[in-house]
Amino acid sequence: MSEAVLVLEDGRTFTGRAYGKVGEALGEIVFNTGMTGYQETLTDPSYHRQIVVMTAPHIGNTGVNDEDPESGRIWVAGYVVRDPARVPSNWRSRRSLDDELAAQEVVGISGIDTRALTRHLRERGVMRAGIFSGDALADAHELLGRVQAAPAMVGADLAGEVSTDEAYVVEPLGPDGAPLDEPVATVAAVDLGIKAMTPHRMAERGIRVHVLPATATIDDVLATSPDGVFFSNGPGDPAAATHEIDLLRDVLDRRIPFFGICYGNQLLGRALGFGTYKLGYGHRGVNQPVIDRRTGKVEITAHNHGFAVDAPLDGDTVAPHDGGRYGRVVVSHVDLNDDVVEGLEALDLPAFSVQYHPEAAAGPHDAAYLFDRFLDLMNENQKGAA
Ligand SMILES: NC(=O)CC[C@H](N)C(=O)O
Repeated sequence: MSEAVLVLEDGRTFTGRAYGKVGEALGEIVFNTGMTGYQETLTDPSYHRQIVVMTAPHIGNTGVNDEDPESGRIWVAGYVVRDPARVPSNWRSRRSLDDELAAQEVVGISGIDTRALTRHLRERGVMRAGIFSGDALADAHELLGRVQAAPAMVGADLAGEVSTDEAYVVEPLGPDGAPLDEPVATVAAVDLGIKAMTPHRMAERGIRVHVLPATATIDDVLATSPDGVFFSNGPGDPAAATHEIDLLRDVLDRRIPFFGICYGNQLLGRALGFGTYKLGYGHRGVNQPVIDRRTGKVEITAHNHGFAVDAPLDGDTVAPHDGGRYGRVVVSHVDLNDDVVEGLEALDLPAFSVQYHPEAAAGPHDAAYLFDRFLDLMNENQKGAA
C-alpha cells in the first residue's frame, strides 16, 4: 500500500495509505457520522466537491452492491476512512469498495485517525483539504498551496454540474408495486442534485414525477401540468442559486403547492426573503433529532447540509421578501442538538420544506410522513380549485 497524505487548509496534515485511486483530490472536507449507508453517501450528488470523512471506523464491510446507489456515480471529491474492510461480506456485494473507488477514479486515504480529524474540524470548522498519493506527493512543499488555491464552497453555484441534462419521468406505482396507469397527482421535480430515492418515494404514493433539469424555466414546469412542484437536495451555496430562486418565486406567485428538501428548503427560505448562512461543521449523518412543531413529535432523521436558513424560531413571521408578499411563515422543524432551522411552512401559501432527508437514504424512516403531507397539500389545493 502506498503512502498518502491529507493536508488541511490550516496546515494540519495526516499521513495514511492510498485508498481507491492513487492521485490528488481537492475539496471541502466534511465528516459524516452515519454508521451505515456509505454507498448512499458516496453517490449523493450533494457531496459534489466535498471530501468526506467517515467517523465510523470500519468502512466497506458490506462491499458495493448495485441496488443502493442514489445516482449513477460516486460524487464525493475524496474519501477518508480509518480502517477499510479487508474482506467485504454481504449477500448483495458485487465488488470491494476499494476497487469501486479506483474504478470510478475517486482518490481516498485510509489509516487516518478520523476521531482526531473530526475533533479538529469541529473545533476549527470545515475547510478546504487535499488528499495526495503517488506522483501527486512528489512536490511535498507545494501541497498546502494547492489546497489553499482550491475553490471555496461559499458562493459556489453547483447544481448545474450535477443535474440531469434531459427531463425524464418516474412513473407512479400501485400498492403492490406494479405500475399505475392513472397517477393520483403529478409533480414537477427540479433536479438540483436529486437522489434516486426521492422521486421513488413519491412514485410509491401513486405520484407521477417529471424530473426537470436545474435550468428549467417556469414554462417547462407548467408544461408538465403539475399539481405540485418539488425542489431537491443539491450541492453548493444556496445564496448563489439565482435562477432557481427566481423560478421558485414564479411557482409561489402561482400558488402551486410546493415541497422542498435540503437545498430545496434553503431555496424556499431565500425565495421568501430569509438569509442563509454556513454552519461551522454542518450536519451529516443518520441520527439527528428533529422536532416537528406541528405535532410535537421528535423524529430521528438523516442529514447532509453545511448551510442553514436564518429565520426566527419563535412565532410566525412575515416573509421578508418584497414587503411580505408571501404572507406569514413559521419554522416548522428544529434540530434539537443545536436549534438549527430544519423546516419552513408558509401559512398563506401552499408551500413547505425540510432541511433533512425524509427519503431516508440512508437513514431512519421517521420522516416519511412528509411525502404524505405533500400529497395532502396537492389534494387540498385541487379541491379548493374545483
Ligand atoms: N443535501 C443538500 O441539499 C445540501 C444543501 C447545501 N449544499 C448544503 O450544504 O447545505
